[in-house]
Amino acid sequence: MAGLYVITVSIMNLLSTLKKDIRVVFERDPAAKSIFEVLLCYPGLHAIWLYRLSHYFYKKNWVVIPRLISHLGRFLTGIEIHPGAQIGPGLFIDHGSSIVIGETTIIGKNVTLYQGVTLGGTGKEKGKRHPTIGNNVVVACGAKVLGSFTVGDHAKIGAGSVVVKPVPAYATVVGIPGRVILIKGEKTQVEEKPISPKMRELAEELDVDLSHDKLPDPELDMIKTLSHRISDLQLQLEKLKKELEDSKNNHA
Ligand SMILES: CC(C)(COP(=O)(O)OP(=O)(O)OC[C@H]1O[C@@H](n2cnc3c(N)ncnc32)[C@H](O)[C@@H]1OP(=O)(O)O)[C@@H](O)C(=O)NCCC(=O)NCCS
Ligand SMILES: CC(=O)OC[C@H](N)C(=O)O
Repeated sequence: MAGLYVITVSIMNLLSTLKKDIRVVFERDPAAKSIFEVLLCYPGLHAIWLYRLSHYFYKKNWVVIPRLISHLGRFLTGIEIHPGAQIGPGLFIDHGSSIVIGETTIIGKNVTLYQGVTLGGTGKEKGKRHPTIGNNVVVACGAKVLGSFTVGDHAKIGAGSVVVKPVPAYATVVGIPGRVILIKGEKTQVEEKPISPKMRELAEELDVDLSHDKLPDPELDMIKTLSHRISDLQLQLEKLKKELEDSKNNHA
């Protein structure tokens, strides 16, 4: 009797989780129109369901079966979620291809991930080496969050950014490396990008302004500087040519 009760409760819990997984698609994707469409055409949903199965076996200390399920999920959806990752309720993965979620990642409640996101390690850490993502975080398309730090609740990680440091709650982070530009929608003082002494020396020699308060474009800056330098050298050359001609004329 007790066994039947446990099974009934487990099935009810599972159904309620699956219902929530479907509900968040409608809540967060304006493109979602019908339940059949969502069930059939949302690889994020399929990947999360396969992850739940793989995580169940992972927790029982099985090794190959959970990895095989994860591998199947990756094959079908382009989304690789390690069975060991810990994922809270309400995760929404939109579009889904090229997503990797590492083994020691922890994801809070109501997180949204877009295509091309990596929640990965730096390759330099062992043990807990993947990020901890807080509640209600959005990680936009192509963003890479690398390392065992925490991304605070309600943070937004901008498209294409590479985040390698902890992110405070309510922060918006953009760029490479990722920098906090907003907290609760208010602009923050942008921290100066660390510049190596060698780079600073070279910049001083070439008269490059390194005090950018926006995302820097070092290649463009260097091209501009070199082009100024070439113009300077051309002028000097012209001057020397003229001096040489003058001195020739004087001697003649
Ligand atoms: C991260 C994001 C959610 C920012 O939201 P937000 O907190 O409301 O911030 P804002 O949109 O007000 O942008 C703030 C500033 O950052 C800049 N910015 C925003 N996203 C950026 C990014 N990915 N890279 C560089 N700069 C970015 C904005 O131009 C703006 O600059 P400004 O202050 O000079 O005008 C959003 O810009 C983003 O990246 N969305 C992509 C979502 C996605 O993945 N869509 C794909 C669906 S297929
Ligand atoms: C491509 C894209 O912007 O996707 C985001 C969301 N699915 C939408 O349709 O708005």
